[in-house]
Order: sequence, then structure tokens, then C-alpha cells
Amino acid sequence: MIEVQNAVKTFDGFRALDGLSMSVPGGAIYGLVGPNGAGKSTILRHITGVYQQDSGQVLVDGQPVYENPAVKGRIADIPDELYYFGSSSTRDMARFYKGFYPRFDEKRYEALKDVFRAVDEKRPIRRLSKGMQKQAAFWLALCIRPEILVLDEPVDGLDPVMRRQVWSLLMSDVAQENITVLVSSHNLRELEDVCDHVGILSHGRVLIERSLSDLQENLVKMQVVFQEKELPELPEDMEVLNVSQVGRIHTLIVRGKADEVTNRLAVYSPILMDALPLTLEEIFIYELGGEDYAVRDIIL
Ligand SMILES: Nc1ncnc2c1ncn2[C@@H]1O[C@H](COP(=O)(O)OP(=O)(O)OP(=O)(O)O)[C@@H](O)[C@H]1O
Repeated sequence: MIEVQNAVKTFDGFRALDGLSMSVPGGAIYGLVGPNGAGKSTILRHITGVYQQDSGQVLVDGQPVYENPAVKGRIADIPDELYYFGSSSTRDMARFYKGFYPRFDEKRYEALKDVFRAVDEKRPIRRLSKGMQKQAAFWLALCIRPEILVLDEPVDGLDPVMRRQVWSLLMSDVAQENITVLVSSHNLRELEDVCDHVGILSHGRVLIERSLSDLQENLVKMQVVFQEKELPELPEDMEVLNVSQVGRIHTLIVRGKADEVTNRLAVYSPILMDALPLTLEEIFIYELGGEDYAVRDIIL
């Protein structure tokens, strides 16, 4: 479990982290989403122990990460700027990682050659294309068999086939070995299919953090045609976050479970009624307070 409490980090007087708190449960695939400059890389660098916060706490299973080799040995990361020694190749790095990470899995390294066959393992990583470098980074990270995997915009530069392959490898590790994945992106859509928890980051703070199952079960989009053209007066305790109308169709975003909301609206004997799931994007837009452009800018 990763716990960040009120972390502050200042660079030359600028607060890149401004009291950031977040909580990543063990075994989660947690997506951290925010616009450029929100502080995603900065918080990930604290969680991997590269930076030390000015104040607040960054803990993995209750232990501080900074200058803590025991905790750092359990974490693998793919940073936004990949760094490998001089002219080392993927194979050289595998040898190096074997000495550093106690769980480095050579058999897996061999087995994954087939998946990453486009990567020339003997070529210096720096001479590979950007996408190939990312592939090499994934290959190595998956062999570390980490308990925690921290990925900074990981699929940038990968082609769609490789993206799918990498995600499916990660998901199977999460399912089989209960690893925790923390992944950043500036685009919520990219994470929609893979994450089970999402935190929205803006100006160095997490604005909202939720588990997707909670969100998806507790917010519903109702499309309803009532007998009258106008929207009837709905019960006061029905939490309607948004209403729109096209022709006679009213679209209501309502907090609550789909069947409960359906039963409550059925009292009005609508001519037509449908309960639809919301996309992750829509959920966050409504959770953060409507179809505000500022909100859209934060998550898309
Ligand atoms: N080492 C540093 N020195 C000075 N300022 C920094 C440093 N690292 C980050 N910053 C500043 O902190 C803020 C947050 O940067 P960060 O890289 O964490 O954002 P990000 O959310 O990862 O953005 P992007 O999506 O563009 O990668 C930015 O204003 C950036 O300029």
C-alpha cells in the first residue's frame, strides 16, 4: 500500500506538490491523471525514492521510501525519461538488475524475448528508437517481478498492438501476483480500460480519488421520455447532478444505483426509460462539478 500524506515539494520557490495526499491500495491499478505540469512525475519520483519531500510523508507499507533500499528494492519503475548506463544493452541491464533486484527472473527474461522480439537485446538501448526503448524498459521491469510498479506515461511511443500486449502482461501480473501498479497519464481515456482506481491531480494536489467500482455503481445516466414534454418535479432527495434535454428526451445524471433510480422514476409512468452506464470521463466531469471547461482541461 502506498500512502502519501500532505506532501509538499518546492523547486525554486514554486510548489510543484502543494499538500498532495493519495492512497493506493495493495493490488490496485491506480491511474494518476492530470494536465501537463500538474505534478505527476514529481510525485512518482517521490514514491520511487528519487526526491525527498520538503514536508509530509511518502510511505510504502508504512515505511518511508527515501534512502530506504529495502523498500526501493520492491519497486520497479519506468520513468518518463529513461535512463540507462552509457552504451549498455537490454541484456547488460538484465545482468545488472539481477545483482540489484532480489526477485529478478531470468526465465521470464528468456520467455519474454518472444513478446519483445523487435528489440535487439544486444544493441545499446540509447541507439534504439523511442518506442523500442520503452519496450526494453517494460521487458526489464516485468522481469524484476516487483511488488510495486510505477509507470510514468508508460505507453507513450508504443504502437497500439504493443500497448495492448503490455497492458495484458501487466494485468496478468496484477491478477496472479497481486502487484500494485501506479500509472500516470495526461489522458483519462487511456487509462479507462485498465485502472480500478483513479486520482485526478491538478496544481500539485489530488482533487479527487475514487475506486471505479464505487463510481460506476453509484452514478447513472437516465434517458427518459415523460408523458409531458417538461421535466416533472423530482423528489427533493433525488441527487440529480445534471439535466439536459434534446427534443422530448431528458438525460439525467443521478447519484444512486441504476435499479433504485429506475424504480423511483417509474412512478412518473414514463413513455420510455433507459439506464446507461457513464464513461469514466463523464463520471469525473460530473463528480468534479459539471461540464466546466476547467474540469475538461484537467482530465482530457
Ligand atoms: N527538477 C525540477 N526543477 C524545477 N522545477 C521542476 C522540477 N521538476 C518539476 N518541476 C516543476 O514542477 C511542476 C510539475 O512538474 P511535473 O513534471 O511533475 O508535471 P507532470 O504532471 O508530470 O507534467 P507532464 O504531463 O508535462 O509530464 C512543473 O511546473 C515543473 O516545471
